[in-house]
Amino acid sequence: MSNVSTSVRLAVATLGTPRIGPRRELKTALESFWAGKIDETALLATAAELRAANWARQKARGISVIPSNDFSLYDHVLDTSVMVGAIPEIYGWTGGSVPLATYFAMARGSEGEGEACAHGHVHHHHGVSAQEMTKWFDTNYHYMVPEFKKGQTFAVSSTKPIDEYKEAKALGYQTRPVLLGPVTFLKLGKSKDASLDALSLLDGLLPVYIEVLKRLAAEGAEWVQIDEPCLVLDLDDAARQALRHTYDVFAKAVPQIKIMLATYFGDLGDNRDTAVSLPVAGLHIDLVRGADQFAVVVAKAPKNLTLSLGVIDGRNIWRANLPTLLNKLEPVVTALGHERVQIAPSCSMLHVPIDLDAETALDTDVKEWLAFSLQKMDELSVLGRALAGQRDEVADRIAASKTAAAKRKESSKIHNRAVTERMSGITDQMRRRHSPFDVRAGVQHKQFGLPLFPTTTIGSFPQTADVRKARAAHAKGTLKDADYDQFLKEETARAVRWQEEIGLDVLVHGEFERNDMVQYFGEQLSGFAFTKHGWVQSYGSRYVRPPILFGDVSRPKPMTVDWWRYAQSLTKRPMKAMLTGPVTILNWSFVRDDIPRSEACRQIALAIRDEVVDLEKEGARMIQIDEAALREGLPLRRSQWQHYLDWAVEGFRLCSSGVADETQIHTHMCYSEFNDIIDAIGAMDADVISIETSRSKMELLDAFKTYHYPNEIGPGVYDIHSPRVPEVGEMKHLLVLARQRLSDAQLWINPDCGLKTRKWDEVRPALVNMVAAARELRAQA
Ligand SMILES: Nc1nc2c(c(=O)[nH]1)N[C@@H](CNc1ccc(C(=O)N[C@@H](CCC(=O)N[C@@H](CCC(=O)N[C@@H](CCC(=O)O)C(=O)O)C(=O)O)C(=O)O)cc1)CN2
Ligand code: MET
Ligand SMILES: [Zn+2]
Repeated sequence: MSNVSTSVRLAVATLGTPRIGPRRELKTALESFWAGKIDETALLATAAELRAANWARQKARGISVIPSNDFSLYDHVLDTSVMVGAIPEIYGWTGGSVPLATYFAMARGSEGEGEACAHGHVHHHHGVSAQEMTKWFDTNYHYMVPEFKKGQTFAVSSTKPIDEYKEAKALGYQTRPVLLGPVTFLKLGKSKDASLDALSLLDGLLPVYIEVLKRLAAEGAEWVQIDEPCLVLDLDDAARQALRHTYDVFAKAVPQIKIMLATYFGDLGDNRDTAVSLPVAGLHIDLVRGADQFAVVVAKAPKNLTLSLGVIDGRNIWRANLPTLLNKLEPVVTALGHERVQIAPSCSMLHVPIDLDAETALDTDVKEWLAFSLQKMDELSVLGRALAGQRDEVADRIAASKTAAAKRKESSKIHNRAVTERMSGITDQMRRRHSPFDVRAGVQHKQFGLPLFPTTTIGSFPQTADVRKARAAHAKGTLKDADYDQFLKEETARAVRWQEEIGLDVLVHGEFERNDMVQYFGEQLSGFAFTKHGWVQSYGSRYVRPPILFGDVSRPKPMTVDWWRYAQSLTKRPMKAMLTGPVTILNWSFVRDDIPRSEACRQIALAIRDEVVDLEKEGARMIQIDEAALREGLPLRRSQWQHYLDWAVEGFRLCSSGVADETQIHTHMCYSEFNDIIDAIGAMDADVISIETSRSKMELLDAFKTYHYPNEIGPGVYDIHSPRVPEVGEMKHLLVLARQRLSDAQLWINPDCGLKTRKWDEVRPALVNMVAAARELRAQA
């Protein structure tokens, strides 16, 4: 074999890379642009530099199939809406190429100006609101939801895919442009008109794609990657028919383009026969989440279909075990032939941090077990070379990978006897509050003496530039512990005083000491590692550094008790303690792949339970345990829901049931569509749940009404994602809608979510108005 090694090549692809830049250059440029500090030319120049650097890094690391159009200034779904001209009228676009101002108005809304009226309420001339945002499949990435209307027409309105293809070509790269597939695009969209079936728009949309594909071909593109991740979802026949129709049409209209149809985030399952029979040149399958489909897809694939094998995990940060992969891949590559195989990550690497080498403070053992996007490119390239007959030349890399896997398996850093013992000592009683809700509610109401419609907030107040600067200085060592502590205390005290002044009933401390609701806990729990530069895009210019869960979890000492005690000492009103729940910590971290998620969740639940019990001991009578990601972590396939919900609800109950009836447990969830999981929400048995409902005009409460949900609820009365300040009347109107669905005794009044991403100038008038709305409502009740 060794003498053929120079002639045989195996294609190695990335499917997509992180856009944000190794030092968050894109965030800096975007936020400077929005603040008016740099102009459009400077923003676009930074974007072009980031793309060029991305292409260069891939080439240098041996990637042969390099994507273009995987970059986005904000979001690739928004880019697609703009490409096809699906731009709602409110954005004032009248055709032609879409200006950047319109693009960002769709992404972020455009602000109106506020003024106070005679009653002290703040009124705003309405700007336009942003498009709705929701999570991308089961990731922590969020996209702008396309909006369609009846009679929606489409036209090529942006040449971004063509421009970026040409840009790469000018730099010497023959790229494979990436497009979001038309069927997935339509399925992700929504319409105000509930009777509109998005797929009915397909025939109007396909000509736009055909034009883009033709222009790409004219510029010299040979392959185009079209992403149809909807192929891993539960699809009906109409959707499968739409896929067949789409790719039949493309095959006829642009036979000169080879399409690599990319599926990811799971197994094709019952869509497999559809997928393998589409008239495309290549099919990409996820062999991490859908490892079991390997043999059957290979067996079913027609002879002329190129298979892109997604074997390197694009969603997690573990280093691959290369010899194991090679043993699995070699016979298949031999059987199919080298020309018919490409090696790739399971999905775009958008979901992992960029460069492990930038992490100089990581535990060296743990670091050896990890691979970020650049290290994954190295792995892909080693696999490609080994499979092309050059195994000898990469023997040392393969051996190192095997050694790292073996060391990780045996490491004493992963296993903790005490945790194993506690896990086996969990009893049913530990997952149940002492008394049923009505008994608890009676005790709690007597104790708190709150008015009807109590007002509160979700936890965080603005993370201002000052707060982040102080934290950065503290991390650098230029701000001493005591000074940082003093600074945070002042911020907290000011927030508490202000909440009292404007008349909120239940206060929060503001979460100023936290960098992020998940990372903050990850940093304090054993079993987690955390990064300095491991940023991953969550939406637009907002990024997260997911903690890395590598070992058994325990809580060395209380995490939030000091802050709660301090905040409560400043006021006589109830101060909610604020924690992040086990399911959310799990879903927003990079998690171990050596134990089931359910087990990791239980470990975290025990650690949070300890914190809850400590807070109660200290005197906290209201404890909020956020489970923002519980609904979001729902598996993509309905058949897997119940199993997930069982352990997720168990995790919540386990962490929240160690307290007396007097202690009121709150929880919070955002972006939550509850109809399908209302039983699980009920089973969590939180005394109070706050949810995001403002944009749905309280329709999300229908589920609670139908279910006769007995516990208390704070439906969000204003959208915190927008800078717009809601008026008293708007919130009162939403509350009228809420009262049609819930009893007055159940209702709390709060915003949709935490206020950390807002400015104080937006938060102050909004909460003043919210309290006014509550008072007016009480006067009428
Ligand atoms: N993990 C997670 N997932 C979530 C959410 C969430 O809150 N957390 N919310 C939902 C929406 N997603 C969101 C994701 C991120 C942010 C967010 O605000 N991110 C911040 C970063 C938060 C953070 O980690 N901040 C750090 C680091 C701040 C920083 O950039 N510091 C500068 C220096 C600061 C300065 O000098 O100005 C630096 O390190 O260079 C801190 O406060 O300590 C951002 O991108 O701006 C908001 C919502 C869904 N998923
Ligand atoms: C994404 S949910 C956020 C909950 C958290 N307590 C906050 O107020 O920020
Ligand atoms: Zn929230």
